Amino acid sequence: MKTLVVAATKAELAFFYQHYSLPEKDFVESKHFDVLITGVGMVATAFALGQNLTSKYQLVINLGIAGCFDRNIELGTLVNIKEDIFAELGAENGDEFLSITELGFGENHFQHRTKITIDLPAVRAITVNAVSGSEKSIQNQLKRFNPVAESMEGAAVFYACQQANIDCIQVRGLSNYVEPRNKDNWKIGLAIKNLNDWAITFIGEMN
Ligand SMILES: O=C(O)c1cccc(C(=O)CC[C@H]2O[C@@H](n3cnc4c(=O)[nH]cnc43)[C@H](O)[C@@H]2O)c1
Repeated sequence: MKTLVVAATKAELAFFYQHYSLPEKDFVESKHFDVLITGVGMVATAFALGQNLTSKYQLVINLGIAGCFDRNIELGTLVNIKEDIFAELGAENGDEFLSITELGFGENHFQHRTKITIDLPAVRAITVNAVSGSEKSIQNQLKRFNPVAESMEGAAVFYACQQANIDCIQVRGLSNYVEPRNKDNWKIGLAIKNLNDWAITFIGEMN
């Protein structure tokens, strides 16, 4: 049984590819693990997992950078996403938002599935199509979900793993605070380095 490592972009796994001398492809097979680069966003992620997630995998590890809602957490910090929510899935009703669950069409909350203890802060995240970048939408997300992190793929990975009945974890390096967009403030390099160091150790200890 194998592990599937999933990320949106190859850049987010740059040191991992280097460490294991992996070929620069979007789907890489190796002895103990495979790597799948899905593309950014939940649609690309769901499609790629729909094509590649099979019962030969016993664990999916979703890795990537993420935005952070909590200014008390330093950028570069790694978090273990234990719960992830499709924040935009539902219907607006004037100023009110009705989730897909409230509409009676399904679930918007998904959980990690694992018995492995991960020695990182366990937090709640939301998954969005559009990065939250106005005070209004940031306050709205905080009020509705009180999340610590925001990505564009996490809940889609949890959803696919629930559907396929495969264990999954999600670890994210916090690269930026969720704020009106200013990429000069992002610490992408630091978040990716910390994330890759963690992933290399984690995979090394598993095998
Ligand atoms: O500009 C770069 O050097 C660079 C290198 C690697 C990755 C990126 C990305 O922009 C990756 C997009 C990826 O990041 C997640 N992300 C990061 N911050 C946020 C956020 O504030 N809100 C939502 N998602 C965020 C997201 O999962 C994207 O897939 C750039």
